[in-house]
Amino acid sequence: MIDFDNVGLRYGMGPEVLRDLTFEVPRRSFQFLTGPSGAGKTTLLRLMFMSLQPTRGFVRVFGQDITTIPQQELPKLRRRIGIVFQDFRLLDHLTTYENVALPLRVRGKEETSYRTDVMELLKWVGLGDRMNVLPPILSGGEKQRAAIARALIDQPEILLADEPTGNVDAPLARRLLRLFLELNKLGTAVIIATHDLSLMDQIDARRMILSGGRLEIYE
Ligand SMILES: Nc1ncnc2c1ncn2[C@@H]1O[C@H](COP(=O)(O)OP(=O)(O)OP(=O)(O)O)[C@@H](O)[C@H]1O
Repeated sequence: MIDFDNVGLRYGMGPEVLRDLTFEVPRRSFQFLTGPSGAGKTTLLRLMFMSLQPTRGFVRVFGQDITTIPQQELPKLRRRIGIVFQDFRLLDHLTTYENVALPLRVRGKEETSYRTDVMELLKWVGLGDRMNVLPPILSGGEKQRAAIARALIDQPEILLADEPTGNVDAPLARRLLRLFLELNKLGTAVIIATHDLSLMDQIDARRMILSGGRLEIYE
């Protein structure tokens, strides 16, 4: 699903942030990506989302070398990936409901076919009474949950989530973890970048640990 082959990444003339990364994210797998602040977790997710190119080595997503994918084909491939950014990236002029429904609208689906699903997912993440407000008046934790709902609503083949429980309390974090596990059961490969040890300790999942630019994987 995602393959890294001897990948190195540096920003500009800076030092190598990622070094000699060789690993695979198997189809339908579930893994945590962790490591100290500044270790390169966000950088690694950006490579997987094809918004950064490796400085050396090969990254293949859906079997395609990302350096050779024509620019105009990227949006179509990215639509197969759900992503939760650390800064959420909600559209401020759309309501919470409209933000979450956006991936379905972009796909050309009729609102009648998804309205109930969007509302149910919003209720599940505790935003049932925030559906019709604009993101600027949501709290950090509410924005985060809206961003998660948007990433999940279309059942992507891959979910990339950058600190998805960073702004919520422990019970809500557990609830969100359950949602990621449900999505994984439906067939999505899930990669969650997190510092949260108590979150990781709740399930026996693969751990990818970045440190000093290198990656170790514990199955
Ligand atoms: N656009 C950029 N230009 C230059 N350096 C960058 C850029 N983005 C990240 N870096 C550097 O790359 C390194 C890895 O950053 P990254 O954000 O990937 O780490 P992280 O593990 O996600 O950190 P955190 O846990 O704090 O979010 C850091 O040293 C950071 O300063």
